[in-house]
Amino acid sequence: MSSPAAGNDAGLADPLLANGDGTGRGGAGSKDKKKYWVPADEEEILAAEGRGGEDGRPLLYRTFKVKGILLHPYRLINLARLIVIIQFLVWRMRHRDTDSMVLWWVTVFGDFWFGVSWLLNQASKLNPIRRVPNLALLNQRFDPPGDGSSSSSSQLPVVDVFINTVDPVDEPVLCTMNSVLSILATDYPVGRHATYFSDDGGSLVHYEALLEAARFAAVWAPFCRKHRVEPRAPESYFAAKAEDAGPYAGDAPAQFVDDRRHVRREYEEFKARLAALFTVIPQRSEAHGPDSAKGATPTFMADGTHWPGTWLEPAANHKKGQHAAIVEVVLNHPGGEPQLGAPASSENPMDLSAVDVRLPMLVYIAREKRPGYDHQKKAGAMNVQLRVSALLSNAPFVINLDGDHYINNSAAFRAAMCFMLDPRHGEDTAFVQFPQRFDDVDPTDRYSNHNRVFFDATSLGLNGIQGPSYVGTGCMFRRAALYGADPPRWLPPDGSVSKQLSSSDNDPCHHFGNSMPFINSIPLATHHERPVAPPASIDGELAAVATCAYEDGTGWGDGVGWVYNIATEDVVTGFRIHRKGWRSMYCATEPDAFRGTAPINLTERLYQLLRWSGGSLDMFFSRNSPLLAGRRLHPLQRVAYANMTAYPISAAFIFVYDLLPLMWLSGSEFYIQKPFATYAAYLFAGIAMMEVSGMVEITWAGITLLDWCRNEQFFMVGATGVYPAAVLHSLLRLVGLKGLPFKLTAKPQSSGAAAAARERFAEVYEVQWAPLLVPTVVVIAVNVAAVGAALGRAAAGGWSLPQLAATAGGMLFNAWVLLLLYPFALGIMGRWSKRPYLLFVLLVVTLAAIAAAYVALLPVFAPRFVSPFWLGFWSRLGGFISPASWRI
Ligand SMILES: O=c1ccn([C@@H]2O[C@H](COP(=O)(O)OP(=O)(O)O[C@H]3O[C@H](CO)[C@@H](O)[C@H](O)[C@H]3O)[C@@H](O)[C@H]2O)c(=O)[nH]1
Ligand SMILES: [Mn+2]
Repeated sequence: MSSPAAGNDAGLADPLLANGDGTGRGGAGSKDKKKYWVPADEEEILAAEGRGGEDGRPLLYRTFKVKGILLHPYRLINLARLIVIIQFLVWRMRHRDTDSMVLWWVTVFGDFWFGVSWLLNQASKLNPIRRVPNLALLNQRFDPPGDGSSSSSSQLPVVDVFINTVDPVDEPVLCTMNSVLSILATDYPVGRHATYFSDDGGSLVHYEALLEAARFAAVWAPFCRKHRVEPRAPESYFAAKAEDAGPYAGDAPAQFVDDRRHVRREYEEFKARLAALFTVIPQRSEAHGPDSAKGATPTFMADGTHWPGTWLEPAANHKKGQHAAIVEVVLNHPGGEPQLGAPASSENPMDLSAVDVRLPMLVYIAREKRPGYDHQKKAGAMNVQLRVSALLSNAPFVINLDGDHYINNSAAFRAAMCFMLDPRHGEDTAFVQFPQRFDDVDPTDRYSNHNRVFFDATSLGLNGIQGPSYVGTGCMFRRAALYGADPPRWLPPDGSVSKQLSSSDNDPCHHFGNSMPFINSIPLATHHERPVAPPASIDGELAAVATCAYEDGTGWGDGVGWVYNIATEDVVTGFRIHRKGWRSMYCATEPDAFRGTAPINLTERLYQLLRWSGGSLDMFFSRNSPLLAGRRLHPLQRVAYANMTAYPISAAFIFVYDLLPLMWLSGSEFYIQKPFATYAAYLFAGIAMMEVSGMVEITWAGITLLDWCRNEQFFMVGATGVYPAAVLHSLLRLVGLKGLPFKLTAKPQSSGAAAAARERFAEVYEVQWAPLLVPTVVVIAVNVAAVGAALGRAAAGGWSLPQLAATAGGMLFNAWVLLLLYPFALGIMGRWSKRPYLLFVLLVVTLAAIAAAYVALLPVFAPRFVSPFWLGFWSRLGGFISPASWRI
């Protein structure tokens, strides 16, 4: 039965619709979340049925939209808000009555910008679409069950997996190897995927760790296949609580407990060997002694030869930033035929006689590093992976993972394939993006690491337009799209992607560099059917395409591959692909397809945010600006990219607003806008409508109120420090100064059992002072001081009743700002934040002190009670507003 409808129920198998509950396992809430979504593709299915029968290509995913009962009110409330905003701005323009014309203009401009940025943000969310891959149908069509473990009958396309790392200590090698193991054991035909491990540190530790991982994988992968365990990253698998594990899914329940015990022991030994690398390698090298010619102790490989990468003791050509290219095949291509393992024996207690024990191909790459070259960080590394893999396996699809992300759901590759092979938009789909999910985030997600609003609402909105943006990890690409091809739907009727790639230019070297084997591989990259068959004798070529000079004067980093010269290579690379008219698809699975680590320390998180916001702004002000894209970019997609790249600009205004809580202190004496009651009513209505819309949004997105609040809070935290810094940086860059560095995000230094032994989430409580924290501290101080001073003045009897009422209303704004900055305040309290009530005690004491000081100083600064202390102080200090306007 390959009729599309036949698989509707089977394929919709619960797993892939829900969002997850943050644990990565199907939570009780999953069912609930689904109830707001209804099928949106009945017509397509009927049409396909009409065409199809046995020969029709099956529809490999189903499409859902939000139920009318939520969608219509959602759109309506946003439309209403738009009308209110326009009315508000018109009203303000018509009522230019204020106590300060300068402030009036600043706030009119600010309100206008907030309106625009809200619109940019909202417009792309009005048609959320969820797509649910139909794995059953995919398997039926492309990977029918053979004789048990056989994968030779599979017609699933080949996939090249890229994984990146830099340093075995900063990015703990155990974590990276867990990612590698999760790939080696994933549920995809063994002969049909190959992994390319990029080591930007050129470190022997990584290479030998891979050898160890390959050795352990010989036990781990067959164990996973035999018992169908999940997840296939051993650290997470063994750390999972029994109640989180699903029912037993394998074929040999009787052997499971013994096998698991055996593999666990093997894993412990593997971990010990991994840890020992940090002592074995130095000891081995010491034993060989120094090299008289180089004056340093070389780092020796196990076979007694010099390691060509970086040495423990840096020497010329063997140090960070300066070493040769290394490409080593750690596990060779396994061939097409399954190979069953041995039955249980005294040496090998695990019976593998019915399990395919082959391992997929695994390749180690350390690209060449030379002083004087800009190596372009992660983007540069991935472009090298793209070329090396083209020579070895040249898969039509590529999936990329950060070293700290592992496959959490073995069906991930197949899920992505459902979108790539679907007859509807498959051919025009350039990439399938999975949400980023994280382990080890503190339970209340203080710094909004989970980014649920982005991943569960915004991304679904984009999914209803041209597709989600690329977020750097957990994304499957069509190789041809990375090479700069146009999507079939924009090709002339007689054109094909493959033809275009082979004939686009008379001089392919100009685009792709001058490796002929590589250039010859390009048109083949569109063939889905071709199995992996590594060509003979290309060793020299492998290293050649991994050199620095290879890209000189070519299109790499511009029209070809991942995009260069920007801190956020991800958004811009996805944008360049969308700009050509390709689509992308969003795929949220249950359990989560991939999981990774996130920075839970405030300062680290802010630096990450700085990289993202600074990179985004750089993109906005570059020739990759969404405003400059051609007509192939969907209009709403353009709006979405404008929002994604220009959002930090809002911060400039937010900063001003946050620093001017002072106006509330003057009671009836000072109004930015008169009549004040109408002004306040508009503001109130605007905020209220946004919150109502937000509540509808979290309902269809299936996220919690806390997720929503964290998102709002972290926007404010960013807006008071990071975003202004990003704006400043972008302005400097515009006048020719250097771009933002890619500062590696800190990784948790131990995981699993070791972490449990230490304090969990210890990094949350670490305070690392950095200039980036200062502006937000100032904003908090100003707001607290303003409230304190107002209280003092009220206590001293300086206000009439209506004035008091106005001030109290105004102080809601201060309270709002402080509430939004609450996670930040906790962050700078460090360990004290374990007792958040201390913060409130501190707040009350500070307010009382300021109030008292205000009362005491009042006669000095404002003898006639006409001007509040802070106002006078600021207007004198700042001097940017004419003192006369303050009516002193
Ligand atoms: O010179 C470099 C620098 C980084 N990386 C790798 O890049 C990845 C991401 O770096 P990380 O420090 O973990 O940054 P994050 O802030 O966690 O990364 C997020 O933001 C990046 C864009 O700023 C995206 O590329 C990532 O996919 C996304 O997870 C890691 O695997 C690194 O090993 C390299 O390979 N070479
Ligand atoms: Mn990371």
